[in-house]
This record gives sequence, C-alpha cells and structure tokens, in this order.
Amino acid sequence: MDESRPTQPVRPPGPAHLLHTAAALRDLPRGTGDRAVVMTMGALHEGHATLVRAARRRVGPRGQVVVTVFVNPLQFGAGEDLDRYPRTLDADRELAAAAGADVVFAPSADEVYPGGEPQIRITAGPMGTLLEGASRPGHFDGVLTVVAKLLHLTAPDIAFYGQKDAQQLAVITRMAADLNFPVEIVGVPTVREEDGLALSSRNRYLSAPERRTALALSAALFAARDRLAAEEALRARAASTGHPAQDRAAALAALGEDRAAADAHAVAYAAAGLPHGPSVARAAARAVLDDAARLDPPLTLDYLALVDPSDFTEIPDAYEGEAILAVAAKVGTTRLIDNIRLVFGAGRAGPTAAHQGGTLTDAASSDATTPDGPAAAAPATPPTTPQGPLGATR
Ligand SMILES: Nc1ncnc2c1ncn2[C@@H]1O[C@H](COP(=O)(O)OP(=O)(O)OP(=O)(O)O)[C@@H](O)[C@H]1O
Ligand SMILES: CC(C)(CO)[C@@H](O)C(=O)[O-]
Ligand code: BAL
Repeated sequence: MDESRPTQPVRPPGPAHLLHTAAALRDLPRGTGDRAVVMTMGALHEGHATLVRAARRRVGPRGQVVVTVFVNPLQFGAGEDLDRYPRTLDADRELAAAAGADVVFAPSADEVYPGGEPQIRITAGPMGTLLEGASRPGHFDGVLTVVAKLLHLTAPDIAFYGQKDAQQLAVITRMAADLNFPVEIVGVPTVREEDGLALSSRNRYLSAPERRTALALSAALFAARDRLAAEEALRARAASTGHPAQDRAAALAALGEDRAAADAHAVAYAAAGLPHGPSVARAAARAVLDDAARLDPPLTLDYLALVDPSDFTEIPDAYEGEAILAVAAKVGTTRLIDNIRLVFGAGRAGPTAAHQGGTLTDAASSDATTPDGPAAAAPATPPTTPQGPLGATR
C-alpha cells in the first residue's frame, strides 16, 4: 500500500448515497476499512448524529458508515404510533451525511419482509418480557428480528446503538453473543437537551406544555442520582467522625444540603448502617414523578424501575454495583422513556457529563471527556453485562 497517498475523503461531500434494496446493498463495495452500521427509524436528531460520528470516528476515513432508516412494523403494538411515526427521509439523508455517513439504506417494508410478516422470529427471552417488554408485548421480538435481518443485510463489523434505549441495547448485545453474530455491539451515551430531556424522535409530538411536563422524566433520574450522591457524602462524613447522628448538622451544612426529609432518611440510614441506596434513589425519583402527575398536562407513569443491567430484574436494597434507573411515562398521547446508570456500594464512582453544542451526553466515567468519546469507542461490554446507561451530571 502506498502510505503517501491521501486517505481522505472516502466519499465526496454531499448527501449520503441512498439505497433502497438488499441487492443494491449487496453490490456496495466494502472499501478497505471496517464497515459500521447505525440502525434508526429515521426522523434523525442530534442523538442519531452522535451515533454516526462515533461510528465514523471508529472506522476512520477508510471505513464505511451505513445508516439504516426503517420504521419496523413488527416492533409496534396495536394502537401504537406506527402510522403517525415521523418520516423525514430527505432531511435524514442530509443529517446522516453531515455526521459522516457514506450510505443511507432506507428499504420498504416489502423489501425487509418480502413474504409478509415472518413466521420465524427471534425471541428476546426473559429480559424481553420486563419493563419495555411488559408494556409493549412482543416489542423486543420485533426489534431483534429486524436487527438480525439488518445485520445480515448490511454485514457490518461494528454496530452502534444508543444507551437511551438501554434495554434494547442489552437484548441486542445478548443476541449477538448468544447467537454468534460476527459483529461488535457498541453502546453510545444518551444525548440530552440543555434542560435534561433525552433527545428522541417522539419529542416532536410534544406541545410546549407537554414538553414542560416531560422534563420530569430526566428530572426524576437526576433527583435519584443527586440524592444518592448526597447520601453517600453524608455516610462518608458520618463514618469519618464515628458519631454519625451528632454530626448530622455539620455534615448537612458542609454539603449545602437542605431537603430535610431526604436528609433525615439518609442520616438515619447512615447512623444505623442499614442498606440504603436503592430505596433512597427510588423514593427521590418517585417524588418528582408524583409531582408531575399533578401538572397540567399530567405525566402518567408507566414504570419506574431500578434494575440489574445484566437481566433487567429489580435490584434488592443490599445490592452493590452498577444499576439502571429506568422510567417510562406518557404525556398526552406521547410515550417517552429515559434511564441513567447508578452505582451502589463500594464500587461507586462519581458520574460525569460532557457538553456538546446545546446538548449534554451522559458519560460512563470520568475519562469520558468527549460527548460520544471513550464510552462509544470502547469495545462492547461482555454479553452478561451489557453497557449500562450512564449517570448524567448537569
Ligand atoms: N438521545 C439519544 N442519545 C443517544 N442515542 C439515541 C438517542 N435517541 C435515540 N438514540 C439511538 O438511536 C438509535 C435509533 O433510535 P430511534 O430511531 O428509535 O430514535 P429515538 O429517538 O429513540 O426514537 P423514538 O422517539 O421513536 O424512541 C437507537 O440506537 C437509539 O438508542
Ligand atoms: C434498533 C431499531 C432501529 C430497530 O428497528 C429501533 O428499535 C430503534 O431505532 O431503536
Ligand atoms: N427507540 C426504540 C424504538 C421504538 O420505540 O419502537
């Protein structure tokens, strides 16, 4: 290879190459580097762009980035928003190209399911029946079936998915490992609006008052994270003095903490040495969601769950390690989800965040210095511990 030859650009500037058929995709030359895929349902936003940039960065100028745009009927339940889901292919093509995509693959339903609904499907197993799977029966079977098909059609080396859809990322990671898909699955931290709302294509359904109410989802998660941080600090202070109850006032003053009820809870637990974190985190989040249920328009909670990232079962109070606090709720007719990663017990580390042009990106650890940086670039987590979503700091 002649190293002196320029390697960029691999694609002339302009909209990404648009392909509609499996045959056209099969004929697409692979180039000399890795191929990455970012699967979407379209109506692209900065969250998707972040995935595409992470993919481009990972494969480099010689690699190839394919974005799929397909609103998969199989993962929508009866009465869900399949028909009104936003379709904005021209704008998607522009956004994908600007973020570094070479190709947009936008097949029709007939192209993906030429024989109609497939008789044979992938099942998501027990994890697929919990949380999102409980609220949307069959959803993850539909997701995995189309993801498997799109992996076969696009034949990538690496596939990128957002941690905003934490359970989806977990079941896809599991499927790739359990069924020996020759692809690396990479999770990308959640991108948020400045005020905390996780970017989502469905946000465009929200009226201004509904959007204000919808802020309660992220606010609830941040409340849990902050309450946990305050409680940890109190416990550390109490432990360092050996007289927890007497030091309560000093500890609170040092922390600038003034929410009496939660403080009392934290200090009582600290003094008694009881298991603490999970119940405190749940209560803090629930308080915000309860308030939001009284707003106009109200938030209608579907679930708030604090789960083990390896199987999405609820964690016990004595739990230590990483957990996912996940929420789903409806505002008006719009159903939204969000989550953050929390760490309990000895392994607890402070959450971090990074700014990016009016959006915030949840970060996995203090070394996650760029919005879609190390966490996105890191290899996929082992199959039994899918990358959890991340504790956002605002
Ligand atoms: N805010 C976000 N941050 C990071 N990744 C995201 C974000 N929003 C979506 N993604 C990821 O983009 C990919 C495509 O998702 P999708 O097209 O369903 O977008 P969406 O915004 O989640 O849409 P919806 O509102 O329908 O849930 C998924 O891997 C998803 O997790
Ligand atoms: C992974 C996916 C593209 C499958 O339709 C979809 O569930 C999504 O956009 O998250
Ligand atoms: N973003 C997950 C796809 C869905 O809600 O159907």
